[in-house]
Amino acid sequence: MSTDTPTIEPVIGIIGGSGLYEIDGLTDKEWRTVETPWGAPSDQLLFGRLAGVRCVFLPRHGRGHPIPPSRLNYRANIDALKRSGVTDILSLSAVGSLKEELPPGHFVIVDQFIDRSFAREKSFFDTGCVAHVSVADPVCPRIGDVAQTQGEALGLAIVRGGTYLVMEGPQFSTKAESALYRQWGCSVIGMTNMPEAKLAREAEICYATVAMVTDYDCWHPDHDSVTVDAVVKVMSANAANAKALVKAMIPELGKTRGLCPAGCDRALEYALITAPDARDPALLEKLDAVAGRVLRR
Ligand SMILES: CSC[C@H]1O[C@H](OP(=O)(O)O)[C@H](O)[C@@H]1O
Ligand SMILES: Nc1ncnc2[nH]cnc12
Repeated sequence: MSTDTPTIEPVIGIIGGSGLYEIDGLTDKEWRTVETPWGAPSDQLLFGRLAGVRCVFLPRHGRGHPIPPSRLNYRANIDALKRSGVTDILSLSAVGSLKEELPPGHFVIVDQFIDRSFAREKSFFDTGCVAHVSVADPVCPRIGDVAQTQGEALGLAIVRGGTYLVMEGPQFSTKAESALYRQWGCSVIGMTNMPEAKLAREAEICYATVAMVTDYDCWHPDHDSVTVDAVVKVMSANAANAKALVKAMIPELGKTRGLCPAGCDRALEYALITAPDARDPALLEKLDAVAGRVLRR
């Protein structure tokens, strides 16, 4: 058996959220349709290079934003990125702030989630192939390090750490809900990062979120309750900063490396519990891109 450390040439996936429908500086661009056994992803994927690094961009809600959070095909999105060779996902999201000290315009490198979504498919695994991955630490600290270093170098108002409350939506929260999430100690609120982060972990892709604060949700006595108009206005004003951050992060994330020290890329190593002879061949076929590494051996 070889004991060599694998050498990885990273391919960077960028999932662009509300107000971030393109990335700057991409060359050799090509929109491609990627089919998956889970159905269609949100849109075609934009393949290209930035500073020589292979990148794949996916607009989370599709170009023109036709798909609401509850109807996103999260499994298809992550599977499509995996079968496109993506090793690292940078997720960008507009969020409401649940803390006074995180005003609109701030960036938060999220490190925890509370998943209150309920109307979504949350796993690639199912009857016929059961797996339980750990999401105790749901994001990749290596990507967080790069976001922090590059964000600070750009002079952005960027904060390391924070809990993102995932609500189902599409309506924004009531004041009672917003107050409850504040009591829980959450930092920001949005509608999309779960099950996205859980599925990336099942697919053994390193994943981290940079959340861009657009509003104070509806709890702040001195600020109006969130509206789409307010979110779009703040995102437009901050889009150049977000794009500059992505552009600065990609050359760093794209450097040749070994396995992820946090183990995101080996999340399935001890996660499967269904005996080989009890596995459903049809499900195994669907799992080939995301779990083939452990299922084929
Ligand atoms: C347009 S406001 C609500 C919308 O914005 C966020 O989307 P994303 O995470 O894709 O930036 C939020 O989660 C909602 O989907
Ligand atoms: N206040 C908020 N609640 C949920 N999703 C959001 N996206 C941006 N702001 C939001």
